[in-house]
Amino acid sequence: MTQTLAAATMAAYRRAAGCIAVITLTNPPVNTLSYLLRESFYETFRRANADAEVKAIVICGADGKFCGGADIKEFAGKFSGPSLVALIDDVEQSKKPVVAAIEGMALGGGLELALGCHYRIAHTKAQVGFPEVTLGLLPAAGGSQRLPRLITLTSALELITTGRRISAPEALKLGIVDKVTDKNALDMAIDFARDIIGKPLESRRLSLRTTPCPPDVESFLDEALASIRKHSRGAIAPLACLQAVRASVYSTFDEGLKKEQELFKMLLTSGQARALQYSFFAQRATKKWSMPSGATWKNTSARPLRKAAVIGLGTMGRGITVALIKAGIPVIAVEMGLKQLEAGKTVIMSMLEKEFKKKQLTKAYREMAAFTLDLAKLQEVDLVVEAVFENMSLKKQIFQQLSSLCSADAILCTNTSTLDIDEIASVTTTPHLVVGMHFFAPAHVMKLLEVIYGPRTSPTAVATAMQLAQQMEKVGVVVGNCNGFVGNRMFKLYAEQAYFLLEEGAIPEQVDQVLEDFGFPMGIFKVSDLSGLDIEWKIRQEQGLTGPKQIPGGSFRHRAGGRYSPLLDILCERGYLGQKTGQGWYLYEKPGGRVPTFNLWLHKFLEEYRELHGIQKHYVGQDEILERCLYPLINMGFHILEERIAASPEDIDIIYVFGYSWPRHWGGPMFYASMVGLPRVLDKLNYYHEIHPDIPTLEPSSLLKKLVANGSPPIGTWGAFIKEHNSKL
Ligand SMILES: CC/C=C\C=C\CC(=O)SCCNC(=O)CCNC(=O)[C@H](O)C(C)(C)COP(=O)(O)OP(=O)(O)OC[C@H]1O[C@@H](n2cnc3c(N)ncnc32)[C@H](O)[C@@H]1OP(=O)(O)O
Repeated sequence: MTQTLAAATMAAYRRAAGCIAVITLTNPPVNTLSYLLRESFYETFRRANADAEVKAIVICGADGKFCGGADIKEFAGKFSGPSLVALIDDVEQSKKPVVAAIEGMALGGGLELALGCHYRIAHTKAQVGFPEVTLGLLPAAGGSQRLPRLITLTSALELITTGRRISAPEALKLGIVDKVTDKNALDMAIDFARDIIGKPLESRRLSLRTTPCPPDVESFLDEALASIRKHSRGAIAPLACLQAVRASVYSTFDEGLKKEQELFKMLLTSGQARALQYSFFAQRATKKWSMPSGATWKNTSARPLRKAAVIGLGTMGRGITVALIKAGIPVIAVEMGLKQLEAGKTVIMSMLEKEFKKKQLTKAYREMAAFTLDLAKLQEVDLVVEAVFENMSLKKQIFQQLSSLCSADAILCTNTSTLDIDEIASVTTTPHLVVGMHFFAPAHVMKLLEVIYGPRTSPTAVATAMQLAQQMEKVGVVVGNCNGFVGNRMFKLYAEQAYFLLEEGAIPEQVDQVLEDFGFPMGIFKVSDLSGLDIEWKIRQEQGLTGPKQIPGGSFRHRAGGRYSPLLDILCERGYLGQKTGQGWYLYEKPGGRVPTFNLWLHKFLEEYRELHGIQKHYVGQDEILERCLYPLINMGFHILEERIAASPEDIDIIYVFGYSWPRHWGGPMFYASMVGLPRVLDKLNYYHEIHPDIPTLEPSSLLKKLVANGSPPIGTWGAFIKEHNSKL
């Protein structure tokens, strides 16, 4: 294996047009600048430079991809081989003109190499960028010093601190590339190289330039710092990127390089860089799904999808329709009543119109939606997504109808966030074709799709749902069937603890502040107000926790075998549903208002509530808020792993990063637990459980205890501590 890799990884050398040396970066699949490639490039470049017959050099990438940057896997080990900084310096100092022929992508170290070249020719479909910041790093092979010397400081700063990838035409506008072609970029680069032989190169060496600055550069940089602080949600890499770019303004190139290295080393050893790089690979690992039956992404084919249907045109159904159409799949959108159909149609068409403008989609996209009240029209579709209310009997009624109306091999999906997929499948004649697709609102924007299999779901149905996720540019994660699946089952405990904290003495502002300082874009109470408190209220009613269908037994503050907080129910009963009614956990200037302010009524109400129920108020500090909200959620993650509802901690983490805005620089809840240290999570859970024995979800899971007893092994090895089988899946 090593030999095959070694043979495939090289900077291949050939001659073109007599005097042009062509060096092809070859390291499949994306030509990363791994140790082997750097070694080979070092030799090959020297050879080209030394050959008197070679008058110019062109660097390109094999298989239509210039270069995906440094090999991220190498960041975890010790660096060896020639440094990229030195290689790029060799390129820039070469007396022969060097031209980069960029096809596919030039990212990170790949773009840094291209910036070391004297000219850059790109294919029109190529992308360039510095995604290092998204990996917790900065461009550290001179990129943070060369880019600001090449383009405006504003653009360089924006690209380096956000990691935004740009198209070749935009790169041309900014001045990053010299030419864009829709023909073969390599052929064009060879012709170009021939034309510039003998021309002076000094002005093309970026390290010799100074950074062009706006008039009041100091205030510009101060404002940039304030803005990055505000938007980075606690991530340190964007701030380090700014410092590096700042050095390009105030220091010589060599001093700037030193600063860049210093900052890079600091970032590389940070937990945030480890978390972000873990997240990069975790995201890709979700594509490699498996089921307990042994079916996997490798041995299962997806069905082709020519046409789909969406049933129910509420908020979710509308978003799903738009997401499908954006993915190029025509949709028949169905509602039960004319009024709802018309309302749904109006909103969907206007959403498509916006998408059409934003993404410059063709007009045909708007003609891909058909609207009907007639379920019989669904005969012709390959896949149906049901998106009606979260109500089991309604969903069963629809699936029964679908079973007789749709073709026998149509995939039947339910967009549910909590309900039992198998119970829904049980009313159909094709339970193997029933699969859960849990979209997140707004469904045409949010990246996550939980794909849920029941015990009778076929691998083909899962493969088709995963294929569809990819087609919609979403991150699909395959999970088993249980109440709330992975995301909501864990989230329930996070929310529950927040309510308990209010009962015990905290206020919403305090809880939200701690969660926002941790890196969530919004605290739990702001999120609850935004989505509407009645959403959770309805779920509680459906689960028999409150309302007319409340299961007998329990008491006001104890239900379903544990402590229960009725605070949310009380607010809903009074009509305080959040932003839409102008009052919830916070007060808003009017119904539909967006700016949360102090809610005096709630504060008085909480005092009275505590007094009425004899709750001893205590000071709730920041640590307690964070630990009480996060650790029970993490604990449930361990239960979920143990039950094999999620195949790996990576799957859970990706669900949280993409569906619940978990700060990516903390990796996800399971990675965060491994960073905090499993013994600490275990101790704290034990501690809080001792104080609150009536909250059973604080009791540490046996997997967590087992991992700690085994010395807290690295997250990648947790699978070895989980028993293989779960008879319910
Ligand atoms: C002193 C230090 C000097 C220099 C420092 C430089 C810093 C850097 O360069 S950091 C790296 C910057 N580059 C990136 O962040 C690019 C990351 N990759 C991507 O964005 C995408 O993979 C892509 C290149 C746009 C290709 O996308 P796609 O075609 O969709 O394929 P994927 O499924 O994403 O990837 C295929 C396969 O390749 C692996 N991979 C991709 N990039 C890297 C990488 N830079 N390092 C290591 N591995 C990489 C990816 O994990 C996939 O692997 P599988 O095993 O097939 O899942």
